[in-house]
Amino acid sequence: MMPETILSLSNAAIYQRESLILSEVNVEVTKGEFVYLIGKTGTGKSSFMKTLYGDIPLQEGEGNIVSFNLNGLKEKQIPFLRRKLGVVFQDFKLLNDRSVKDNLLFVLKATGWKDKKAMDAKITEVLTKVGMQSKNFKYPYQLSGGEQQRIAIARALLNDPELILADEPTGNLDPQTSVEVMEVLQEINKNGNTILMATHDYALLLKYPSKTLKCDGQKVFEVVQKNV
Ligand SMILES: Nc1ncnc2c1ncn2[C@@H]1O[C@H](COP(=O)(O)OP(=O)(O)OP(=O)(O)O)[C@@H](O)[C@H]1O
Repeated sequence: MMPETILSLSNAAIYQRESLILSEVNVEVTKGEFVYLIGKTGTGKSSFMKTLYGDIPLQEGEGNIVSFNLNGLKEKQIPFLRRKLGVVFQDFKLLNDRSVKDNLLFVLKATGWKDKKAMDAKITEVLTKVGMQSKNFKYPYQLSGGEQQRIAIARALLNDPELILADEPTGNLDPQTSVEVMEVLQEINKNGNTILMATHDYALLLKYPSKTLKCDGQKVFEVVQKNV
């Protein structure tokens, strides 16, 4: 059986307003892959990710992600697209005025969950996956950067996403903590989650080799590790 395609872009061009950032982009990600997106600062990694989660419209070429067509994606479809994606950012984006548990409850309620027992069970499940079940009642500011990122990963897992998009998830973390967060992402990938991770952390690439796409000269290439 052919592996299921989770993301495909063909002949895509990615713009920030009128400026062309990437062109002739041909990318395919299949179920279960762990894919890096690398490239020097300003080469378009974030623009690429934003296009995938509907923050930048795809104006040229074809794009499909988790069964959504990125061409002509309507504003009102975006929340439904994001529900099938787990997005993780460099700066965690947790709500500081509520506990870990309430951060996760907030997302579940916002995405239509109603059953209290089911919500509690889901929260326990995702916190266990990232090794943070005991930090349920902590506030984000009481946690280290690495712990906050693990909570953000747990949050990304709440709706069983078909694809996790992580944009520089270790960008604010020291090398040791980056490895700890990466271990969590590796574990989640081993359990079947597909992950696309933008990074400029070459140490992680060397330690955890995987399929790698590189933004360079307004193009996206697949690179073999020795040329990274
Ligand atoms: N909101 C915006 N409006 C116009 N141009 C933008 C905007 N955001 C980014 N750009 C430009 O798009 C190009 C690509 O930026 P992008 O943030 O995608 O790169 P990046 O590879 O993610 O960089 P970094 O590693 O620094 O995050 C840059 O030249 C940047 O100046």
